[in-house]
Parts: sequence; C-alpha cells; structure tokens
Amino acid sequence: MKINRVKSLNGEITIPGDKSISHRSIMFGSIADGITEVHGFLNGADCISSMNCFRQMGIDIDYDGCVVTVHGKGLHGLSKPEGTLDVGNSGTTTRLISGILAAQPFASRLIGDASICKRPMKRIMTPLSMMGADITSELGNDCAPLLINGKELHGIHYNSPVASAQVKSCVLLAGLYADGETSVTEPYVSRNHTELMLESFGGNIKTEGTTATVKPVDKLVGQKILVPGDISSAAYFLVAGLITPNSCITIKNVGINPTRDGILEVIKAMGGDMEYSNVVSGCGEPTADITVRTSSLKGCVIEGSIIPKLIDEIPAIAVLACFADGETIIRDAQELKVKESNRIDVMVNALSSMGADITATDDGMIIRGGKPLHGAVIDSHLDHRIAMSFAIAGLNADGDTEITGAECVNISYPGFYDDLGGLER
Ligand SMILES: O=C(O)C1=C[C@@H](OP(=O)(O)O)[C@@H](O)[C@H](O)C1
Ligand SMILES: C=C(OP(=O)(O)O)C(=O)O
Repeated sequence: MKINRVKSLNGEITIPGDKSISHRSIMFGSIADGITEVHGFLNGADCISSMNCFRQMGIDIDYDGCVVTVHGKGLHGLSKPEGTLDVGNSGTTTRLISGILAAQPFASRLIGDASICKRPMKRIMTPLSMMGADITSELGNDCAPLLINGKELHGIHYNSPVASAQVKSCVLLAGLYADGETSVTEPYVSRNHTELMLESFGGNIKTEGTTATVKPVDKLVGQKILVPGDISSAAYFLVAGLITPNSCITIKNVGINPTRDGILEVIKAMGGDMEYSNVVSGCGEPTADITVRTSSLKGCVIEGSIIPKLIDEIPAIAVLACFADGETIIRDAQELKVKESNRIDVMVNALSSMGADITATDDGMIIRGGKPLHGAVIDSHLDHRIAMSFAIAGLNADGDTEITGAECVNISYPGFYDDLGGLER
C-alpha cells in the first residue's frame, strides 16, 4: 500500500461495528436461549473467527452480510467441536471462549496464528485453574495451542494483576457455570461490554468500583443487539481530521462508552477541535456523531486509569502526538508489548524512520512533537492497528510511505483504505 501527502480531508464516514461488542454478541447469543439478532456486526476476520468457533460447536449462525442471526442453544447446548478450534489472530476470541470451554462437558483444543501463539495466556490459565479448570498450554510456554478439559467450576474472587477486559470477561463467563459467586477486581476499570451485555441477556451481574461480580442464572435470553461503530476504528479518522490541513471529518454513530472513550479525553486535553452531535445515551452502549477539524495541538501526559480506556488507540495517538507542540508522555502502557505486535517498539522504530522525535520507555513512549515526517517503508508486522496508524501518518508526510502487509486491516476494519480514499481531498 502506497500513501502520499494530501492537502485536506473532508467528509462524513460511518465506520464498521465495534469489534469487542461483535465478539460478545456471538458468544452470548450462542449460550442464550432463543434467537439473538445482531445489527451492525463487524465483518472482520477476528469476529468471523469467533463465529466459526461457535458454529463448530453446533450453533447455527446465519449472516446475510447485514444481520447476524444466532440460534442460541442455552447455557448447556454447546456440543464437542469436531477437531481443533481456530481463533486466528484474535486474543479476544482466545481468552473469552476459554472461560466458556473450561466449564463444558467436553475437551477442546485451541489454535491460532503465529501472533496468537506468542501472546500470554497464563493470565487466564491462573484464574481458571483457581476455579477448578483443567487448562494447559500444549507447548508448556503459557501460550496457545491451549488444551481445555471441561470441569465443574467453583466461584472465586480474583484480584487480577492487569486491567484487562479479556481476563475479566473470561473469568465472568466461567463464573456463569460455577457454583456460587465469582468476582474479578482489577487495578483500573477496563471496558465493560461483557457486564452490559450480560445484564441485557438476563444475567445476574453487579459492578462496584473496579470489581465485577456474577452469579449463575438458569438461563440467558437471546436479544436484539445494535452494535455501535467502533471507537478504535474511528480513532484513525479522528487523528486524520485533526492533523491534516484544511480538514473537517464527521464520524457517524461512534460508540462512546465511558470505559472506551480515553482518546476523546486526550483530544480534549491536547486542544483538539471536536464536537459531538446526535448523542444517544441512557441505556446500553451510548453513541454519538463526532466531528473533528484541523487543530493546533499541544502535548499531554497519558497515564494511569485512562490507559485501559484507550489501549488500542495508542498507536494512533502516537501519530497525533507527532503533530502536537511539546512533549507527549505515555506511561503505564506496558500491555502494548503483548498485543498483535510489540506496539511500543514497532511504533517507536517506524515513527523514527519517518523522522519523528520519539523514544521508547519501559511502559510507553515519549514523543516530542513538531518534527516534519517523511515517507518510509513501514512493516506493519501484520498488526492492523500499526497499518492503519501509518496510513494516517503517510497522508501527512513528504514523499512516499509504503506499508507492507497492509491487508491485515481486515482483522478489524475491512474497507479501511476505501473509506479513507472516499474522503474528499
Ligand atoms: O475485551 C476486549 O474486547 C478487548 C480488550 C483489550 O484487551 P486486553 O483485555 O488484553 O487489555 C483490547 O486490547 C482488545 O482489543 C479487545
Ligand atoms: C489487541 C487487539 O485485539 P485482540 O486482543 O482481540 O487480538 C486489538 O484489536 O488491538
């Protein structure tokens, strides 16, 4: 993929559905009684991995490209999968499905791609084992392939050392099958889509501060789900509108759940010109249309409790910070090292190769903004968030930017380059 500087970017865009919510709609729909109808499902490779895993366990799931219909079989309706379950590139599928599989009356084996086979799974193996699960790493390296022998589980109170919605959701899903109550306390609140969706399906779930507690129920009931646009995908257009000269971009129907809206707080702190319209809130997942315009930005410090609220947006925020006056410091973001790639090293090396003044730290990065960027060949490391971040950087750099492995955007945003190309220049 070759990208060149643009003079401006203008227009309106509707981004695809939220990846986290789409995964959960398949999982909850499969273990609920009756039909779950999903509108706005993300047709990205990661969510299709979740869909295929549940199909392999006997769940009928129809997808006409517009609406997904999950024919749920109830909490105890899954059947032993034929062969191995393939989670592809998706950490969310791996960790959430493990919580369900740990409690099934059958054994299963999970595999994934090269990136998944390097991502840490000890973080779910530890609490699941405490619940009585039999989950092991086939190669003994605490990574996939995972072998899970379904067992009777008991409730625990788990103090998670990481703020991770995947760990929290894994334990809560296992808790649906455990005897007694299961709760998870995390250092900071992570995205709460599991809690919100579980409640709407009739689950018994309570949240207090950084603790979520689930009690088993006899059944979950299928629902109609409207998936909002993914704020993590909107991030690239937010950044593009703010840093490209003479630009104004409106992004429609963006999910603005307060556990996901860290990038919006950062844009405000940096002085970005941003406004909301058509705000819909009050029940379930809130949404808004967001308009951004070319802005004079200033650096800021990003640390602590905001990190889980913007963890996937940090590559895009690093690009934004290159166009802000002064220093932007990102701390407490060591989780970036265990995503699809080591997002600290990859961002720092690739932005440096474009001329940015950026330094890696143990738990984040320091960016001194204002240095003009020039084109470079950027290896995406097959990480969708890296590819999309550098597409935006390349639009604001001199010369050619070439992104290798650029098609990996299909993981979370098929059509990304078309949508970007569809804006008026
Ligand atoms: O629960 C989820 O849907 C996700 C949680 C986050 O991961 P962690 O829980 O590992 O932080 C995030 O990075 C990922 O893209 C999606
Ligand atoms: C980290 C991500 O996803 P996952 O953990 O599901 O692979 C992401 O989408 O940025």
